[in-house]
Amino acid sequence: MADRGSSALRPEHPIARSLPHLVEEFGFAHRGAPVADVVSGITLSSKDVVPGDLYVGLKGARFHGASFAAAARDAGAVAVLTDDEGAEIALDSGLPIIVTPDPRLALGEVAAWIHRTREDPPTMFGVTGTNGKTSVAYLLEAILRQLGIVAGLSTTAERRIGDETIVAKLTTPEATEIHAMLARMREADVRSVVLEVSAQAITQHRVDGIVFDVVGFTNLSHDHLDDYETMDVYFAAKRELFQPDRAKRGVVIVDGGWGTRLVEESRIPLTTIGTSATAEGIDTEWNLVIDEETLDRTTFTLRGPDHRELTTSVPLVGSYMAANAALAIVMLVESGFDLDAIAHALNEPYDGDDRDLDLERTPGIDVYIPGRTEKVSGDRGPIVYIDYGHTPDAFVSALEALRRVAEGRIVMVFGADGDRDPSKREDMGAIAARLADAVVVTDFHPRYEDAASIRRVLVDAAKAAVPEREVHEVPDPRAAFRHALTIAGEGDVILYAGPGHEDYHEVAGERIPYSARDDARNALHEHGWL
Ligand SMILES: CC(=O)N[C@H]1[C@@H](OP(=O)(O)OP(=O)(O)OC[C@H]2O[C@@H](n3ccc(=O)[nH]c3=O)[C@H](O)[C@@H]2O)O[C@H](CO)[C@@H](O)[C@@H]1O[C@H](C)C(=O)N[C@@H](C)C(=O)N[C@H](CCC(=O)O)C(=O)O
Ligand SMILES: Nc1ncnc2c1ncn2[C@@H]1O[C@H](COP(=O)(O)OP(=O)(O)OP(=O)(O)O)[C@@H](O)[C@H]1O
Repeated sequence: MADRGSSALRPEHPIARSLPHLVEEFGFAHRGAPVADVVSGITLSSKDVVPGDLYVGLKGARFHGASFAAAARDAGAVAVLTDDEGAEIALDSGLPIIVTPDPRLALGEVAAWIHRTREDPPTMFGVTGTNGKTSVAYLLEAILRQLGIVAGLSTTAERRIGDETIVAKLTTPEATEIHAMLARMREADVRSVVLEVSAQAITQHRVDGIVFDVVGFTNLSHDHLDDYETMDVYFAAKRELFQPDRAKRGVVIVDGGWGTRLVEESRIPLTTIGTSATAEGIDTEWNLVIDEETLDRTTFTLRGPDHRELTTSVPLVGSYMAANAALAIVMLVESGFDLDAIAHALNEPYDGDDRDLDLERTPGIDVYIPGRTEKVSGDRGPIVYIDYGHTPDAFVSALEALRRVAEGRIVMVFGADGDRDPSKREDMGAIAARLADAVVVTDFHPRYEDAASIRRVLVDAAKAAVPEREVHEVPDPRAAFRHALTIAGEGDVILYAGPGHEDYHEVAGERIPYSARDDARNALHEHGWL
């Protein structure tokens, strides 16, 4: 797989457009040098400018982006788009300055215009919710592949077109990057695009300039209460995606709580899914029944209107992964795919992209989701999962799922993010103590916070919730995982929640290389278990 580092995906053959035409089209004011050039790209960071770009100088939390106008000019920017304050700052750069009171509000539409992404757009899928977005996005892409369709993918873990991939910085890219990525995807003849949409992305107008064909909602639970004052405000941010200016249709997993409220408050046509875990007693159009759960596969049946029915499986532990898969499948049905055609593609005896006949193949979705309850152990020793769960609700889902399939004890290794919503830490500690048999508290991206203080909250909460619980505190993540291996035996399960696919550990502004998946495999190897 080609890895182009962390630079954004851009079209390889951008088609330049007239800059004066852009100014006229959007009714922008302009200052400085005359606007008499063409524009072929748009970027928010002076560090990412390529020749021909319009550089957008946004006022940020730390800097006014306009102060980087000279750097953008040196990198080949043809003009600056900024606000009045930014225009004053950027004048010295000598570049034409295009002025609008709130450039962030204009960004999506301007990026869509420059990259012509409103013309003949692909089928656009958007996924939101607190937990499960990345998983649903990968599941959608996998099913589309099994249907013979190459999809573009944008998630927290990576952005991908076919087998070209880049590492993601944000869950949802800035609007400038999204439209460049869509233009690049069009060059690669991608006709379906799956985009993971965070609440912050909606609030910060990152998905402006897109009308999704189908949007999906997984769930809402405690997270990001540092960015949003209350759960109501957090919910309202997600709800925006389910309005006619942003999406044509939606699919919602209802739960009697936020999902149900979304159905009431959305103004687009919606389809609902109920799972036995979420929707007892609620009438839904689609219903999910779990047929079988094992340590590495979940089999389920999805029943819909007109007696439509599909039975298939996901190669992952957890009924919530079946719920994620159900959401992906119903989103595809809402986009026009026939349920029987999906069932056939998922369950037929063909293997891999070369479509070799394989009568031994287990029917189901062929998906690999990096770092989401990813099993890294082999046939011997403890069963080890590395997970990206970092919310109280994700802890509950993963631990309850593992309890249903584990024959031995469950040891949970985890920490909590520094500089991110501290109000969820006590719940995380308490849930781990209630649902696991032993817990090992370690460091997880302390950032600029005191790591020992974060651990103290988690340890205290765990001990307060279940005083007799075995609680260990091991600051270094490598040592913590090795400690877990000393208390877990053959047949026991270790759930290491937090790091997922990530390959760094963030301390005081520095990203120290660390992959929990690689390290866990090394540690299992040291024990002779791999
Ligand atoms: C807290 C927050 O939202 N920060 C966002 C904000 O950064 P900022 O205001 O600090 O920007 P700044 O450093 O003051 O710089 C101002 C401007 O100057 C530009 N600049 C800066 C330095 C330079 O050398 N050259 C240059 O051009 C910057 O690109 C920026 O446009 O503006 C930047 C782009 O303009 C964003 O990339 C950045 O998102 C940061 C990285 C972030 O972490 N955001 C989080 C809150 C977020 O969005 N998270 C969700 C996660 C949801 C989930 O999955 O759970 C997400 O979607 O990723
Ligand atoms: N449907 C679900 N319900 C509850 N928990 C889930 C669900 N799906 C996944 N999880 C848990 O949440 C973790 C994160 O999953 P995933 O990355 O798919 O969610 P996400 O919404 O993309 O998260 P983030 O916003 O942090 O990127 C998983 O590793 C798992 O522990």
